[in-house]
Amino acid sequence: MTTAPGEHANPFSDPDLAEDQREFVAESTLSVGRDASLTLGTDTLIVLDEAFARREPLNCCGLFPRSKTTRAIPFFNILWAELSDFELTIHHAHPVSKNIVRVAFINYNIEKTDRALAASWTERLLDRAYGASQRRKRIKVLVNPFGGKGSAPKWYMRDIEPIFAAARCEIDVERTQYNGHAVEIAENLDVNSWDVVACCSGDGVPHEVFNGLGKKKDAAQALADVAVVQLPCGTGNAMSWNLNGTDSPSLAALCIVKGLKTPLDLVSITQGDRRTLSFLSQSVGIIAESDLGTENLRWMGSARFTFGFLVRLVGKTTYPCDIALQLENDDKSIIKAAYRQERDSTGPSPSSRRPDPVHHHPHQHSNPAQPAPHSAAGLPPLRHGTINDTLPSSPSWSALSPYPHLGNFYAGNMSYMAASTPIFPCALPSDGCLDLVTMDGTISRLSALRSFLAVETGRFMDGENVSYRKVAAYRIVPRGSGRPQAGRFGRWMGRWGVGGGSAGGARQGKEEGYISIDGERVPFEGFQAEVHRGLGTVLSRSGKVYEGDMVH
Ligand SMILES: Nc1ncnc2c1ncn2[C@@H]1O[C@H](COP(=O)(O)OP(=O)(O)OP(=O)(O)O)[C@@H](O)[C@H]1O
Repeated sequence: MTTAPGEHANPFSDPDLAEDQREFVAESTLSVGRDASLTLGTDTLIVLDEAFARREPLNCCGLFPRSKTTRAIPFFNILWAELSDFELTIHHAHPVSKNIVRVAFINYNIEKTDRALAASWTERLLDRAYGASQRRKRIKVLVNPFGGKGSAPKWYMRDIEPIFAAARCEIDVERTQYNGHAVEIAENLDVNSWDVVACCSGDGVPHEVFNGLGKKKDAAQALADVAVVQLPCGTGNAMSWNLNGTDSPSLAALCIVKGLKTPLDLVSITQGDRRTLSFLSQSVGIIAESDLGTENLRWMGSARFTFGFLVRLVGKTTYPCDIALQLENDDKSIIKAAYRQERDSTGPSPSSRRPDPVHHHPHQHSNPAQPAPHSAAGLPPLRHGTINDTLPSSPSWSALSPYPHLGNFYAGNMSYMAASTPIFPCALPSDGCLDLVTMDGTISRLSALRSFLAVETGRFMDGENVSYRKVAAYRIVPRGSGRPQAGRFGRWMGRWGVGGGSAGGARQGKEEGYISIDGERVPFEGFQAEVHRGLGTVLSRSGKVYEGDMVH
């Protein structure tokens, strides 16, 4: 580089770089009319517009002063941008309160001479707005008419559909007519016609959709091709909390529009001669009872679960069982380290991480749930047999061991089980493992209560009385009649009809315990669970971890 005499060469300025920057600014900014411009910023679209600032006082000429207004619209909120003959229209999700977004738009005339420029700029905007997320998703919507105490259809029309429409999604809406209807709809779904099945419901309908897809002849392919998502319209909206970080229908709709395809472990549950798929959780003991065994306390609303839980906790209720595990890790600090590594990684895009036979996760000693190759037809074969087979003799399985004082058996595939309830903070969508929490029912009431209170902070797993393990498969068989054993207080509470164990006669004529699979009650008898790594597909914000990270 030569410098003319008298010129001050700036040793830090690189003319090539300056030229690059000029080009970058020219490419990022689109002038729209004389007084406005649209600029692609780092994470936002910057709208600079000259407008009459009507709130300002009139100037000395009796006119409103002209001033520039600047707005930043996050790319995440941009739903669509379209250039017609002479007009550019950008639809976006505009926050009207902390938990509600509504469709809004801006539009500008484009000079004929600027049209080519505007076309390439619009494409760049859509690139930034969608990133790796698929545009114009084809969404089969299932609305549970009873979801949200009957409000789901209204919420769909008001909060969700306008967002899908503005994002140019292809939509077909169907109401579920009866229990199990979503299983049939999913089983008969033409998977080539839809990218997403969106359930305006609680967690029950997505459970049915996974199972319906699982009944197809080409189940594994269908489960890989179609993403199952929840638009939170039920009482239990755990799926949306984990994947969208919200239970707001309009925010969740935006998250679905922008969601990244993410493989999700699914769990085969064999019980009796049935095989079902679980996507969320399995529980035996205090959680299942507190959830399912407190129907008589519905008048309490959401406090019902907490109350039922505390009664059993104070009552020191135990649920004697025999348990065998295919254990992957039982060291909490290693489990946390592996979680952090996955969270902080900048690995390949999620869709390229669908399981293959050579993929290993760092926290697994061995190769746990040997990734099942997607068989051409039906679900992957069971590697460990069913509950009716003899227990696998592989050294990776522990023997069926007695847990005479079991108070809580809770296996989770996702982190949050409800709002502010990250029971399984280290759960990962497709690590091939369930996170398993077990607690004795005989621990002191104070430490049990401390554990309970630590849930919201994510520190529950740290409690010394809480066992937190990664397992790839397990078998659990309730002992004897399955009647929970209540302590003295539990028996006393039982007499008042608020649970705490059957010994006091709380459940006359129905001496059964509770087992919950994804929040649905199943018979109180032994079952076996086996994880299929990344068998299912969901849409998530991050593409790799659940929302509401609580691991420090
Ligand atoms: N039209 C219908 N009539 C009766 N049951 C239905 C209908 N549509 C769906 N269901 C059933 O409702 C159940 C609950 O589903 P959903 O996922 O909406 O909510 P949930 O959070 O599990 O429960 P809640 O009803 O308390 O919100 C599912 O088992 C589903 O089969």
